[in-house]
Amino acid sequence: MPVEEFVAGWISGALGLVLGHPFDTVKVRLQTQTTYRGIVDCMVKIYRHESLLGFFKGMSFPLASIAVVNSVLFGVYSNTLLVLTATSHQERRAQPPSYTHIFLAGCTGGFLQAYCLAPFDLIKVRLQNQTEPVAQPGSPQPQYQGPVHCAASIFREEGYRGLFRGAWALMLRDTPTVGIYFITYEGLCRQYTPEGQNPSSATVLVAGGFAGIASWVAATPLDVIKSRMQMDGLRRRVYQGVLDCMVSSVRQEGLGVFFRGVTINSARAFPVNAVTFLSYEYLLRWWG
Ligand SMILES: CN(C)C(=N)NCCC[C@H](N)C(=O)O
Repeated sequence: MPVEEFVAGWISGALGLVLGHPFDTVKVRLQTQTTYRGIVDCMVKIYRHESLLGFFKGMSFPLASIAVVNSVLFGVYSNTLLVLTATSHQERRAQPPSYTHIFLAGCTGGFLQAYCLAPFDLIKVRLQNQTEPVAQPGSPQPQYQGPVHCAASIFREEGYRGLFRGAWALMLRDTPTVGIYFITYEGLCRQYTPEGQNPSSATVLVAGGFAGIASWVAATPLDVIKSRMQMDGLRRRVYQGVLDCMVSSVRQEGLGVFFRGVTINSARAFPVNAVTFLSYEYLLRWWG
């Protein structure tokens, strides 16, 4: 099993994460709180009330977990393709896999990385939703003092299973959309790269960016439900499950609720995934 895909997935994911976290914080707030009138209003209020640090709340755990999550994503994808097509990453330029195999390998990577991601994503969302100013003497103390305290509190109050709250919604979100992610990337790379050659940096950046947008537009409806399921149970349980959360959200807010945060998701997805794929491709070429 080639290890370099896992390491390349780790490094490229970390670069993308830091670039995209402020967008992600605004998205989570828009999806789970009703106090903001839109993206700009949310950004202004976060900056005024919580300073620049407010945009980076909840990033430390995803930064630690991205090593696992993105390396599982790219490592499982590449090695599933190796099993399905008996071709390594380098060989695939000369022997391109079918889109069916790409989609299946992407879904496999998406499902497994979602399972690894679930506890870290839950803690990220819980911390991102704390609107108290960053700890200043005399300011009101937020419920969670940090990622470790958040994990310990959830574990103490809800047990091990509490750390996987929203995990089913996360798996339903990521499994098909990561398939879309890789199909879009591979399709655009082939479209703009001469047969058998490596895509240029510009092609990788654009293909990676649009792969991010395509997959996040498709993922946004379940991304909203996932965030709400993760915030459920903070004080009292409101939803009986993913379906109940979907039905009650539509009943109260209309079908538009499923596209809450789609603009910011897309704005974030382009640069994050352009950087992720560019660093991933170059790391593998250096090691190839
Ligand atoms: C739509 N979804 C869930 C995905 N495309 N997931 C795959 C990679 C996501 C990337 N690390 C990012 O944070 O955008």
